[in-house]
Amino acid sequence: MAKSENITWQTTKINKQDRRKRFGHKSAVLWFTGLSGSGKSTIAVEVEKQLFDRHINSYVLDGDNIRFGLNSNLGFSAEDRAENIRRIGEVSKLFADAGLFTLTAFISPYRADRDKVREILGDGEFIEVFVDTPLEVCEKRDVKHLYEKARRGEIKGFTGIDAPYEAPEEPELTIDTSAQSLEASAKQIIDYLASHDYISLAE
Ligand SMILES: Nc1ncnc2c1ncn2[C@@H]1O[C@H](COP(=O)(O)OS(=O)(=O)O)[C@@H](OP(=O)(O)O)[C@H]1O
Ligand SMILES: Nc1ncnc2c1ncn2[C@@H]1O[C@H](COP(=O)(O)OP(=O)(O)O)[C@@H](O)[C@H]1O
Repeated sequence: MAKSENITWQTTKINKQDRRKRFGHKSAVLWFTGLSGSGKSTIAVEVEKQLFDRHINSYVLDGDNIRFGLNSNLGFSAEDRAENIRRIGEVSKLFADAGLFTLTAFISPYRADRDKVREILGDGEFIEVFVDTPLEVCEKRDVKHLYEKARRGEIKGFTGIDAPYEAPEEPELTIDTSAQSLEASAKQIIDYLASHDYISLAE
């Protein structure tokens, strides 16, 4: 609900369809969700590079990075995570309007928060990618030594340890990085975009 009163939506001369026509591809958000260390960022960064190389406009929004700036006032309570995801949903909607593919890499552990983003983006513009790497594997990787700290009780409310992760029920794509290579995951996503007419792979 908007807090401000007396505001009016300003229309522009160029719309999303105009931009898509100019760029030669559709726009949408690839919403990666999964545990810390599951592979969200690694895959998002690889797919962004492959799209860029094909002259497809795209941009990665990464949980850690966004928490340095736009969302630096948010922590990891359920309420703060909800606000984190809400803001990223709104930013992704703007980017979709701008004609880009946004690749978001946020744990986004609550189903209701993700479903709200699906709702605000609308039909076909929210592609949920469940990075379903088992907790044991993520914990073994422990890239940032955060699981170690969480197990020692030095971090409270760590997803998968003492805070919940609610798996998607009907994600558009599921990836298990303990069972498939980075190349296979990137190909799976690019093939999905091509087969659903978001992009064309023809040179
Ligand atoms: N308590 C707790 N729980 C989970 N994660 C934590 C926590 N504290 C810090 N971190 C680090 O923050 C990254 C997750 O931030 P997100 O913005 O993606 O989280 S969320 O979507 O709001 O749940 C996450 O990064 P990724 O490993 O990239 O997922 C962690 O590095
Ligand atoms: N098949 C794979 N796909 C993606 N990442 C992998 C794979 N195998 C190992 N990894 C490693 O797992 C880690 C995943 O970390 P990261 O991408 O930061 O996860 P997240 O963003 O979900 O926290 C990286 O160190 C990456 O090199």
